[in-house]
Amino acid sequence: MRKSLVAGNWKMNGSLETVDALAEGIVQNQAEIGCDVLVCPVSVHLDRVSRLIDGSLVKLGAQNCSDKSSGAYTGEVSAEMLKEVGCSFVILGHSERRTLFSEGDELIRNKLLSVLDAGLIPVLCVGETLDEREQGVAEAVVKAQVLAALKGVTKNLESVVVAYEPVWAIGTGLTATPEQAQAMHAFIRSVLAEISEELSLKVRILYGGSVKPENAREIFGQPDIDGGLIGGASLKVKDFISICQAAG
Ligand SMILES: O=C[C@H](O)COP(=O)(O)O
Repeated sequence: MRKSLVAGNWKMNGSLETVDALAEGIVQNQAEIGCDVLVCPVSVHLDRVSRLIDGSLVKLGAQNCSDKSSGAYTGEVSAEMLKEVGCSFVILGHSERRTLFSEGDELIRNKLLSVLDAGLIPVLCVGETLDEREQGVAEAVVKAQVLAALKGVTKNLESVVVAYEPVWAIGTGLTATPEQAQAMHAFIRSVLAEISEELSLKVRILYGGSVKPENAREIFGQPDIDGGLIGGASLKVKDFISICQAAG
């Protein structure tokens, strides 16, 4: 049985003041959350949020990490460093990293290996653009992204979380219908089954893209959707808690 997970990707938002209020608000309402919950602030806020959520049920994740372990890599942060400040998850391959920062499949795979080596859990983001969906190649694109990242990976593979985020639904207000999302999630599970049947049953697959309190319950009600990766709506305590309740 897979336990639902709701992850808040705070992206490059917030100040020390608003991040404190957000973290404290989520912790104060944790009794109402019936699923695993994760918050992912910017790296400069990680240590602070780690202290604020210490002792609570809320887990900490980073939005990115280096594929390198240490050395002359100005501006980079390693998986071990993230672990040291309390992270247990790392988002990898988000479409904003793929498109705005030119991250390709090979780099994402190397990052994934570093994250797994450090004993952290990668949240591997995959998803097609609107153009790719309209051309009928959405499944092929998503399959290639999943297999490129997981190819040859054996260590801690079952801990990996996959987040399906159709690029056209991110921050746009457009959401995949529950049926569209379910179909892609079932497809991703079939791709995982090509690696191992057992793996496909264990891996949690989250949906991301304009999830809100109003649509969360129907999306999370689909059999292959194990929770969500939430952007905009994770920045408001009330909305985020309500989305977590929908998953629990
Ligand atoms: O990582 C989160 C996703 O990009 C979804 O963002 P959104 O909920 O603002 O559409």
